[in-house]
Amino acid sequence: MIMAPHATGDEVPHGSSPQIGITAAKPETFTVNSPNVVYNDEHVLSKYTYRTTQVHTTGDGKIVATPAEVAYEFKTQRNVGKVGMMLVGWGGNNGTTVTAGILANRYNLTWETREGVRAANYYGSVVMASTVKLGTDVNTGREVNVPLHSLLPMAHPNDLVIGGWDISGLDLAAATERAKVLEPSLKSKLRKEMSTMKPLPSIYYPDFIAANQEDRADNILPGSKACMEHVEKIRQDIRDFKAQHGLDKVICQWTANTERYADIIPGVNDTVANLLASIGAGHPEVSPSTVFAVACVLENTPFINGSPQNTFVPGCIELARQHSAFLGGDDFKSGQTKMKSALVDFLINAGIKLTSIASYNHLGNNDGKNLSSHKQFRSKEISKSNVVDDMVAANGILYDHGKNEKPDHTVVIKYLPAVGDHKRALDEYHAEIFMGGHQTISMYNVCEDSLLASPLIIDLVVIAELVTRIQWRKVGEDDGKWKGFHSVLSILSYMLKAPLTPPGTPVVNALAKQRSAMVNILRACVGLEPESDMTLEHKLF
Ligand SMILES: NC(=O)c1ccc[n+]([C@@H]2O[C@H](COP(=O)([O-])OP(=O)(O)OC[C@H]3O[C@@H](n4cnc5c(N)ncnc54)[C@H](O)[C@@H]3O)[C@@H](O)[C@H]2O)c1
Ligand SMILES: O=P([O-])([O-])O[C@@H]1[C@@H](O)[C@H](O)[C@@H](O)[C@H](O)[C@@H]1O
Repeated sequence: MIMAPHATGDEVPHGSSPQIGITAAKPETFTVNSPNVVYNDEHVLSKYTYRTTQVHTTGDGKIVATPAEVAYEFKTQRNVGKVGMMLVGWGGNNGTTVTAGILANRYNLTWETREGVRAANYYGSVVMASTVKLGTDVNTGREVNVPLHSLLPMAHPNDLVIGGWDISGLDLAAATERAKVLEPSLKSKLRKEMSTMKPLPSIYYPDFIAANQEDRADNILPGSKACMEHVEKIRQDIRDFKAQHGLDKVICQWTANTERYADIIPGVNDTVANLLASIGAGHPEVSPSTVFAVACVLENTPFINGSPQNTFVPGCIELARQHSAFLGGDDFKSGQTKMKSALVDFLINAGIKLTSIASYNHLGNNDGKNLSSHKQFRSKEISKSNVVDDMVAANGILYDHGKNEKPDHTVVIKYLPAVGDHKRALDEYHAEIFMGGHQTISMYNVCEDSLLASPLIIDLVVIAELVTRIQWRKVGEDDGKWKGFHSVLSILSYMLKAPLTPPGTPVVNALAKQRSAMVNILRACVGLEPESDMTLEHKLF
C-alpha cells in the first residue's frame, strides 16, 4: 500500500499532495478455519447455509412455523483497488466536513482547541469505529471483538480520492470557512490543500430547492431543466475524474440540498423509456438528483441519496436493474432520527405502549435555511416520520392494527441561524405503562449535524464499494452463474432514515436490526453464522 506521508500532527507536509494509497489485498485481521471458507489470491470464497423460519396460517387460524434453509456460496474480490468518492453538494457543510475529516486522518493531524489538543479520528463511523463480536476465546471463554472493517477487505477512507460538484463555486477551503463546522486551528492546517479543490459546475433547476439558495448558484451548467446533455456531461465528469486519478471505481453520493418531491406521473417517470424520454424532452418534473442518478446508472457508478427527496422514481430503479447498477438511499440517519429508531425499538420491544412522539428541532446551517421552505421541509418530514412504522407493525398487542392504531407523531424543523450547524433536537416520548401508568421521556440532544453525517458518508461509500466486489449463487442452482446484490442496496439501511428497499420488500427501520443485517451478511461472506448472543456455553454446563 502506498500511503501518504504521515505528518506528525504539525503542518501538512509541504507540497505533499501524496499519491493516495491503494488498499491492496491486506492480510486479514482474522482467518476463518472452516471447510466452508477458502482464501485465494483473488477471492474469499464461502459456503453459507441461510436458516430462516417460514410461517403460514392454516384455515382454522392456527399459525405453523417451519424451519427453512438455503445453501449459498459467496465470492468476495479481495483487492479493493483505487476508489474515488464524488459528492454532489461537495461545497456544503457535509461535503466540506467529510473532506476535511478524511484529510486530517490521512495526515494524522492534531490541532489546538479550548479543551486541549484534539487528534483526527473516525468516531461515528460504524465501519471504522465500531466492533463486532467474532466469537468466544477458547481459553478464557471471553468475547473476542474485532473491528467491523476487518470482516472483509474494505476501502480505507484515508485512501479515498474525493471530488464532486456544487452549484456554488467556492473552493473547498472557502466553503469550509462558510460552513463554520471545524476549528480554525484545524482549518488552517488544511487550507492550502483544500483551496486547490474546486467543485465541478452542476445542474441547477430552481424549482426543486428553496428560492433562498439562488444566491449560491454561481457555478452552474447552462439549462434550468433536465436534458440529455446534462446526463452526458455528468457521465463525462465521472469518466474524467476516474482517468485523472487512475481510479478503479467511483462511488457517487448526493449530499446537496433537499429537493421537493417529484410527482410520479405515468408516462413521465414511471418507466425507463418514459423517464429517458422525459429527460430528453426537458420535462420540468425531472429533478437534478434524478438526472445525477440516471447518469451514474449509465456510468455503472453506485449512487447514494443522502437527502430525503424521492430521487429514485420508478423509471430510475428499473434502469438500475437493467444495468445491474447500484442505488442507495434515502436521507442520512445522523442524529434525532437515529436516536428515535433505537429508543422506539427499545420501548415497544419492552412492551411499553408508546402513544406519542413530538420531535422538534432547530438549526441554523444552510440545510436548515433550505428546509425553511415548505416543499423541502415536507420531504424531510416524510423521512423523519415513517421511521417507527415497522416497529409499531410488529406489535399487535400494544397496537390494534385493525384500527391502524399507532403513536401520534409530529415533526417540527425551524431555521434559527444563530445556532449554525449545532442542531438542537428536543423530543418527548409519551407512553402508557403497567396498570394505567404513564412514562414520559424528554430528550435534549445537540446533534452536530455535519460531524454526525460525515462519518455516515464514509460508511455508505465503504459498504457500497464492498458490495460491488461481492457475488453470490445458490448451491446446486442449474446455471451456477455468480450474481450481484439487487440494485437497490437495502444493506445500507443502518445509515439512512428512509431506507430504499427492492420494490415489494419490507422496510426495516429498527436500528439494531439494521446493524445486525449488515454485519451478518458480511459474516456470511466469510462463512460465519450470525451472532445469536445465546452464549449457551455459559448457560448450559
Ligand atoms: N446531519 C446532517 O447534516 C444531515 C442528515 C441527514 C440528511 N442531510 C441532508 O444532506 C444534505 C446536505 O446537508 P448539508 O448540511 O451539507 O447542506 P448544505 O446546504 O450545507 O450543502 C448542500 C450543498 O449542495 C449544493 N447544491 C444544491 N443543489 C445542488 C445541485 N443541484 N448540484 C450540486 N450542488 C448542489 C449547495 O450549494 C450546498 O453547497 C441536505 O439535503 C440535508 O438535508 C443532512
Ligand atoms: O438525522 P436527523 O437528526 O433525524 O435529521 C436532521 C434534521 O433534524 C435536520 O433538521 C436536518 O437539517 C438534517 O438534514 C437531518 O435530516
